[in-house]
Amino acid sequence: MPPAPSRTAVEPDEGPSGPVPSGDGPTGQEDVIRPGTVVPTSLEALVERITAATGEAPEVRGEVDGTTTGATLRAGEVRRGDLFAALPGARAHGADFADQALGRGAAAVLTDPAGATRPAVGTVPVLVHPRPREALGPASSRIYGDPSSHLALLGVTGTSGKTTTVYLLEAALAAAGATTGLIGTVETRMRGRRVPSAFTTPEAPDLQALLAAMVEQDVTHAAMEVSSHALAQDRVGGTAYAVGAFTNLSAEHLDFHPTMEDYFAAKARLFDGRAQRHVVCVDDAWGRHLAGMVEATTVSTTGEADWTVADLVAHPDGTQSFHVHGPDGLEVPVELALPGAFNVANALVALACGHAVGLDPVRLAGGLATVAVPGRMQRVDAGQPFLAIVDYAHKPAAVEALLTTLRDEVSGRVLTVLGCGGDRDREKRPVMGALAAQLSDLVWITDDNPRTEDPAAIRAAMLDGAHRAEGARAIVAEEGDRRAAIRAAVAAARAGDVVVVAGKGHELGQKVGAEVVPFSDVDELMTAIREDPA
Ligand SMILES: CC(=O)N[C@H]1[C@@H](OP(=O)(O)OP(=O)(O)OC[C@H]2O[C@@H](n3ccc(=O)[nH]c3=O)[C@H](O)[C@@H]2O)O[C@H](CO)[C@@H](O)[C@@H]1O[C@H](C)C(=O)N[C@@H](C)C(=O)N[C@H](CCC(=O)O)C(=O)O
Ligand SMILES: Nc1ncnc2c1ncn2[C@@H]1O[C@H](COP(=O)(O)OP(=O)(O)OP(=O)(O)O)[C@@H](O)[C@H]1O
Ligand SMILES: N[C@H](CCC[C@H](N)C(=O)O)C(=O)O
Ligand SMILES: [Mg+2]
Repeated sequence: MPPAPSRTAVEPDEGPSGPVPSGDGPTGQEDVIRPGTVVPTSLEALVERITAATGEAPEVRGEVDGTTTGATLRAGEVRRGDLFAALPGARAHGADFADQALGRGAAAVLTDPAGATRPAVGTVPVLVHPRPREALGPASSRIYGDPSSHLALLGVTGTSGKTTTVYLLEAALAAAGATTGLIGTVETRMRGRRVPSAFTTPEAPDLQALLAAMVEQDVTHAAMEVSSHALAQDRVGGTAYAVGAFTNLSAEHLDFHPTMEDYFAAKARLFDGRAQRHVVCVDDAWGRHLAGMVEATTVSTTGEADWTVADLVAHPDGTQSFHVHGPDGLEVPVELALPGAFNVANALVALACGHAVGLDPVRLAGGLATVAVPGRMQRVDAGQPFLAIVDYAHKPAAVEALLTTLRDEVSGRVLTVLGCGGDRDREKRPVMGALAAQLSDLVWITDDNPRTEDPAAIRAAMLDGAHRAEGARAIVAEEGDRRAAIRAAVAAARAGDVVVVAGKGHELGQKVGAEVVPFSDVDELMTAIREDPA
């Protein structure tokens, strides 16, 4: 029998314009991860769960004696018996697609009062809730048998380092004897299988389906990234965490969050009681603020905390050795295959998370020595006499951390290829341009994913920042064609330099308008080096 179509494998990233997975897998090889088994759930049980979780009973229109056998918020993916969550959005109202959902056999609709007025909606039972996104998480969890209560789920939030930390955590947990799962920007992994992700944190029904699949696969511990979008949009409602962890906070997504305080408040929702334990990196002021608000185990690479680092040695091959000092006099030697102080912080968070669920720190640390994270500080090596790196830095703090680390690592020059994505935070563009100009010797400002924006205007904003930057040292060139920019950087590289291609990391496509053009920074860099090894 062919495998059932997996609704977790493909999701629309850019909404109505079509499916555009944003987190293509690192290798291109895709497996099928079937959604976990649903527990047929009566509408009465859903009403009860939603009421308990949100403090507000949904108004039921129509018969309440139906049963749901699944849930989705995408009308085009409804299967017979599903609860269709018709959600209000920035671009559409899900209720506008109710005809399609009901035509595909939706058993009931969850929507808001505005959605309930759409004529098509009223032909099946309707649960009307003022905050249907808040209701959808608990409902989905109920439909999938509350999977997060059957494994230890460790959630990592923060502006930077989530993906890296969950990979480190996955490896550490496995080394300490756990059977692991992972959900994040790049992919979902369980039991040696992987599917590329469309979101960093899946929508609630997809998340619960994945967690249920993990439970069925006897996964004991799962590490997942929890984005601020997910927290703000209640994608993780109804999900119980054994541990919630915070890496750091810096300017990003200010198109979605009106202020830094609002952005922090979204991240802080992971620490509102849904996690049994908390791990907080207090290297930045936001982390210290959070640690003052909630009971937390703290980690720091620079100051006092429950978990700290000593005897750090950064090796020329990009690996690092250090000792971790933990609670109760714990001292653990660590070998880390990733460079940079920021990755030491990520490793500390991972170790403290594993320890928080009762695993042995020495065994946990044993898992860190070989972890490579797709598109994060990824070395591209074709025997060339200079270092070549692909990295996912696409926000100011990441660009700063990346270029500062590389500057320390090489004796030669820093050659940077960088762009900014379209339809995303515009404020970060001049800042990223300025940082590149300040911390590099040569910079090529190029295109990232322009999406629906004019790429020349995005480059202009970055160039403006680069030209105004105080103390800028770099020669800055504009080359919109990313392939040409990578080739130009490789052609300019001399022995001892580093060429860094930043912003797209593991991504396998470039989003231009509604199209996705196949593009891999790793492949392009490798090809350019092979053709011109210096
Ligand atoms: C800002 C944001 O996250 N928006 C997400 C949100 O959009 P929205 O609520 O405005 O919904 P909408 O597109 O107006 O559609 C309304 C409703 O109609 C439904 N619909 C819509 C069209 C259709 O044909 N059929 C259909 O049923 C949709 O499923 C939705 O429920 O819900 C939609 C449905 O799931 C998502 O596609 C959309 O993701 C957008 C495209 C996106 O790019 N999100 C990114 C920024 C994101 O979520 N990123 C974070 C983290 C980033 C990071 O880590 O840096 C992530 O977790 O991935
Ligand atoms: N702890 C950290 N502090 C600052 N910068 C970091 C840290 N960890 C990683 N980075 C930088 O940020 C980039 C993104 O890292 P990573 O993918 O691990 O973070 P993320 O939080 O998952 O990001 P995203 O939200 O974009 O998925 C890396 O490629 C690196 O340049
Ligand atoms: N999860 C991030 C990815 C950004 C990746 C970068 N390459 C871009 O397109 O801006 C976002 O949706 O903002
Ligand atoms: Mg990520």
